[in-house]
Amino acid sequence: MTVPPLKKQRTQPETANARIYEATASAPVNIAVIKYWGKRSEALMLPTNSSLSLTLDQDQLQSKTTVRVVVDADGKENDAALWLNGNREKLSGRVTALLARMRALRVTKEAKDASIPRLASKPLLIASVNNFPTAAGLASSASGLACLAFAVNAALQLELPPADISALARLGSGSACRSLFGGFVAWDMGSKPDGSDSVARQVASETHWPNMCALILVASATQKEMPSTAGMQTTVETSPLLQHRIQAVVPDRMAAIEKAIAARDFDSFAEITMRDSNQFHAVCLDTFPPIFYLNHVSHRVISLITMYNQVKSKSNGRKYTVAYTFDAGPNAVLYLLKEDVAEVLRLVNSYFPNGVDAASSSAVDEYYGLSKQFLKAESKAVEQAEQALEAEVSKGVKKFEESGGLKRIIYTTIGDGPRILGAGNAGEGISLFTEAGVPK
Ligand SMILES: Nc1ncnc2c1ncn2[C@@H]1O[C@H](COP(=O)(O)OP(=O)(O)OP(=O)(O)O)[C@@H](O)[C@H]1O
Ligand SMILES: C[C@@](O)(CCOP(=O)(O)OP(=O)(O)O)CC(=O)O
Repeated sequence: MTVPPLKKQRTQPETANARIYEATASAPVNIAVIKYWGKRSEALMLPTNSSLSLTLDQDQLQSKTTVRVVVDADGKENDAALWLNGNREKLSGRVTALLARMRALRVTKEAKDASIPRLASKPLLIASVNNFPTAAGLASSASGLACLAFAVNAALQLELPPADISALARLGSGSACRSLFGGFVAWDMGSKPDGSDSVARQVASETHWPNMCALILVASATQKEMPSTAGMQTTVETSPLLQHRIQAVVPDRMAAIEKAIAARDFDSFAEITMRDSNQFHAVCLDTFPPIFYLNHVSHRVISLITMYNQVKSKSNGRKYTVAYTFDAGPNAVLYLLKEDVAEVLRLVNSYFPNGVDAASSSAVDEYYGLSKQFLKAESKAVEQAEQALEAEVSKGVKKFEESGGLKRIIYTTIGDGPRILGAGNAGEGISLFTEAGVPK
């Protein structure tokens, strides 16, 4: 790495407006309801099927990234350094390719306009933090790579529209292309060999379905054994079920779920979501050798939600009250409507003893986060109704024996796309670097 010695960095602005050389951005996580799993081109990062996700509120889960252009040093073409959660990381081939593409766009811009600063060949310092577990099946690569592309666009002053940044983010991680938009987002697989029609688009904004929200039941926050990239490649090579999914299942599901979202039809949305999660994990099992992302806690969550939906439908007349979906890990993401969160949370609590209620208030805060607001005492009538419901549910599903099956619960709503938090002078305010270029 030939990033220049940090102490030589200029502390005075090179121009009257030094803001141009650094940008800090935040970007949201997205959790798919129609899963992307498989590439038809690894070089161009093109998927074997379309997918659709919900963007989660970045005030809860986010990646935050500062990109600094070191203006007073000349670097080699690909000179860059990355710190992730405070640790220096080797740049992956994909991130290197992404940065090279973005620098090439700056080269073109500079060639057309002699008056703009020469930034294209300057080294880049990048610091990023995730406020949730990294590489644990909670879509950190999606928010992380979307945030990187968004911040580089600002730091290099490329002024690209979100759709173009999305296509660049895709080069870093496929699912990242969906995190460039808020609300409900489709990634159309496209059919052109050059990938120009494989693009993400907003299906509905974050305000479209205001009471839609998510409860994430964290069953494990440790790094998964089989990364998505390697896992899906083996699936493409070995699973006959994947071919059926690609050809006969996903196209209809994409159309149906877009319709369900447009009509705010939760029953259809929920059934498609659960079926697609099930099929994604079936495809993992059909991979040879098989890939297991769900564990015994995940299975128990599926049984609990299935039973709850059945019992609840007798009183509320809806086929489904909660939809579960699982990414490449054991953590459940439950999509549900706000008015149902309190009851579902108490049910989850009674099935998964957590041992924290009696403990210190900081342990309670850590376990429940924002979902704590739903735990307030209810009237006697509500309590009795919930007890009756729990008794019914317990006929079909056993309680989890040990405490600690779930590590944490995250409550969040649907949110907007990436934001620029600041483009200030080196080291100031929101920046993840000190003035001397050391990650804070
Ligand atoms: N903030 C970030 N900035 C840059 N790269 C990041 C960031 N966060 C995560 N990554 C990259 O993404 C990798 C994790 O991706 P991976 O697909 O294995 O897990 P995940 O995204 O958490 O889970 P999944 O995509 O299956 O839901 C990290 O090892 C790192 O290389
Ligand atoms: C299960 C998933 O979360 C898989 C995400 O895979 P990644 O986007 O992490 O994979 P790469 O493109 O190889 O970086 C489903 C989804 O988000 O659609």
